[in-house]
Amino acid sequence: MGQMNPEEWTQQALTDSADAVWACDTIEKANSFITSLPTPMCLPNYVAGKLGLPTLDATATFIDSYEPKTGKLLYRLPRAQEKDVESAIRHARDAFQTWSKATRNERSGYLRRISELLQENRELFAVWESIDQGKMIERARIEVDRAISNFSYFSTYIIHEQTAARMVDGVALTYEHRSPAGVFALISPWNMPLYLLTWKIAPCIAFGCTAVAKPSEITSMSAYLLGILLQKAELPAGVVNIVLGDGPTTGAALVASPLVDGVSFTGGTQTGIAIRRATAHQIRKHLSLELGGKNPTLVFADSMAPTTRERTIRIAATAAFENQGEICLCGSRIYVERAAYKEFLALFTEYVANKYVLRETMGAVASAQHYSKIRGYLQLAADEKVTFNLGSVPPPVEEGGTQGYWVSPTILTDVAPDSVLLKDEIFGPVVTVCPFDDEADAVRLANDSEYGLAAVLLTTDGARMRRVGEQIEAGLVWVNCWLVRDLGTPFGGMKNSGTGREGGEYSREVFTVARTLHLPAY
Ligand SMILES: NC(=O)C1=CN([C@@H]2O[C@H](COP(=O)(O)OP(=O)(O)OC[C@H]3O[C@@H](n4cnc5c(N)ncnc54)[C@H](O)[C@@H]3O)[C@@H](O)[C@H]2O)C=CC1
Ligand SMILES: O=C(O)/C=C/C=C(\O)C(=O)O
Repeated sequence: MGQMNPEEWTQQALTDSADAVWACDTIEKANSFITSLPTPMCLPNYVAGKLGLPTLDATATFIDSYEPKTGKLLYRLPRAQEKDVESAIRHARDAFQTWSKATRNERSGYLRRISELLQENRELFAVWESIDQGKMIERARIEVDRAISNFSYFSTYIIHEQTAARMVDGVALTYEHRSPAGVFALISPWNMPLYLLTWKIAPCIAFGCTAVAKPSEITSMSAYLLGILLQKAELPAGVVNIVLGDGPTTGAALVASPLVDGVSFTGGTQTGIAIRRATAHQIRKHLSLELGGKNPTLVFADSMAPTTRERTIRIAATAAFENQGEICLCGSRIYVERAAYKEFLALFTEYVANKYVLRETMGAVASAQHYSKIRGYLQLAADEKVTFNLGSVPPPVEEGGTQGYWVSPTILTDVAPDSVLLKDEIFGPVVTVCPFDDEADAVRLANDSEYGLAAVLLTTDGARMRRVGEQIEAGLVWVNCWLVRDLGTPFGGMKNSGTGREGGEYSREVFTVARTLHLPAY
């Protein structure tokens, strides 16, 4: 090392830590690696095919990221500044010149290779995702599988997609021609870090665009691992660049850049509004915003018949508590037909108490800040004299403490109709259960929200499934199921839950521009 200049040394250290991190394919190995470090590791950016720290001048600052299950400092990340973001965007622009002209077979081949490499390293990604986000390892494995599908799905989609040509009045042959829209800012949240990051990266590069991605500062580990994997896949330099940092500095610089042609964002509604504002004058910029939800689950009395009761309870509970309730699609407002209300509440509470046990089947919430947000709502529930059928107000915690961020599954009843507990997205393991009188009342309550992302409908009445399902103001309605996904169907929300849809041809809409050609027959 003595011969190296500081820059080379930094690169060497990053390569060493990449090798060491890549070797941790069990929780035990990862924990022993973390405790062996004299100082927390610092995650690098991935720009132009290289892992490296941004310019470390006097303005450089770092962000600390904590392990949710223990509260301990896990790693640091550099807060990429405007000049670092600009440099990544320029690399993405350069790469666009050739990537946008690559054949679909060439692009498809890279996506396939990435999905294969993810498959080979499934456990490694699941281990680090579980440590970094707080989720249980079983849940992390499901999410890595979905990341694999994101790449494999779009690798075949682009091979099979067809564009129809048609004759207009026998005079002109008309067809739609699609071109990649350019360089995209891909901004993802902390609840399903790899799953949602790859849900953006895969279609973006499949359709011939290039990317500057920014994962959440709370969970950047899997994005770092993905950078290493993209190197191993030999994806051409600059096609995907990953910059680390927070929203106000790094995210804002990325979104606002005039050299960025589109933004695909998943996260909170307030951030979505900030992104809309920041880009309002850039009409040409494609915006796809997938935002928050306060999703209703409607339980009709017929679904509580002896033959379907168990399924009804299980689906309502899974929709509420999967991933600690940290999924924008979680059903956090349950409404039950009055005739079945008491029975549902008793069975549901018993099921949740047995099924969701902290540290065994339910993980920690993602950060101290998020813990405090959830705690604030539970304190409010206590102040409003709401009934805690399960759970209680958790004690305060601080970053860097030794407790971790554990919130027990919480079931609230007797909530006043105008309470913010029924309006705000809490995004944690907290659900309200309220009665409804009839179908019209159920629809009214379900739609009484600024959000319109998802809904669950539990009924055995086939006519009602459609009658009610088609009246619900939500982009996704699941009937007697939850989180069933077909990656070709439109995914996104109504009202304040977002703008645009992604998935299959809907992703093509986001990442390409259309021109219509008319070729007259003379
Ligand atoms: N999947 C979802 O629907 C999610 C919803 N949320 C909701 O939002 C609430 C707030 O959580 P946050 O961590 O603050 O979410 P957030 O919306 O601020 O974070 C999502 C991503 O946006 C980035 N970001 C933040 N401000 C930005 C800006 N001005 N320009 C560009 N990028 C920016 C963040 O760095 C992160 O990568 C949560 O409590 C939850 O209710 C949060 C995360 C995911
Ligand atoms: O695409 C899915 O299957 C799930 C997406 C979940 C989110 O977008 C979210 O929680 O933000």
